[in-house]
Amino acid sequence: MTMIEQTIFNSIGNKIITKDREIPIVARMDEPLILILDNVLSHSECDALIDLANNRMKRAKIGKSHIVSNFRTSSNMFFEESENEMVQKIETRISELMNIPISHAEPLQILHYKVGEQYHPHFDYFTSENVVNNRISTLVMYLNDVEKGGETHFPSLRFSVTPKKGCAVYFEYFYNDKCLNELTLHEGKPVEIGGKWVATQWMRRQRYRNV
Ligand SMILES: O=C(O)CCC(=O)C(=O)O
Ligand SMILES: [Fe+2]
Repeated sequence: MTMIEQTIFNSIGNKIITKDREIPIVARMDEPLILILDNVLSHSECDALIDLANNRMKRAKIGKSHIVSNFRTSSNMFFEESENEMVQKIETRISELMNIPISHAEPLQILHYKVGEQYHPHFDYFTSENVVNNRISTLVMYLNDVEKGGETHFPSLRFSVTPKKGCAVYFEYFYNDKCLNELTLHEGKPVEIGGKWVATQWMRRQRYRNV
């Protein structure tokens, strides 16, 4: 008999009901658990997040020398923790959805990809030894529709998610079986037409915020 490992995400039925929203599960893959979720953000929340982030975007820089890297060619920014009422409301919803206390949440990140920009294959967890308080789960929320390209692709699973405004992909990588975690390798494929905006929430194993 095959054993199914315990997951962080814990919901029965075809939707997740949070305090302020009903979130349908559109598709699901087990082991590693990957969920495609509809209606995580309203269209007006998507637009407002883009507006708030727009003049705070910085080209991705990696490492101590702050060399602009080709690994991730998009721009990004982080909101302050619960920086306004809307961000706070979204963070609360995400924490309910991901079944992890908000105190374990990293700041909400916004990423913007222009045509040709991409995020090469990576793990969201840190792979160096002796990492304390590693990441355990991810929610990538799509803030707009992308005309062509920009899929979130899981190369080891040969699985792609097409960005759709208000929808999200959830995955977790806190399995005892290291191979399952490694299957969550993913990338943001190059945007071919249009632009792509996403909001990413990473959760930590232990408390991360001072709240
Ligand atoms: O842009 C995407 O589709 C993926 C983003 C991502 O992998 C991340 O923010 O960690
Ligand atoms: Fe990622």
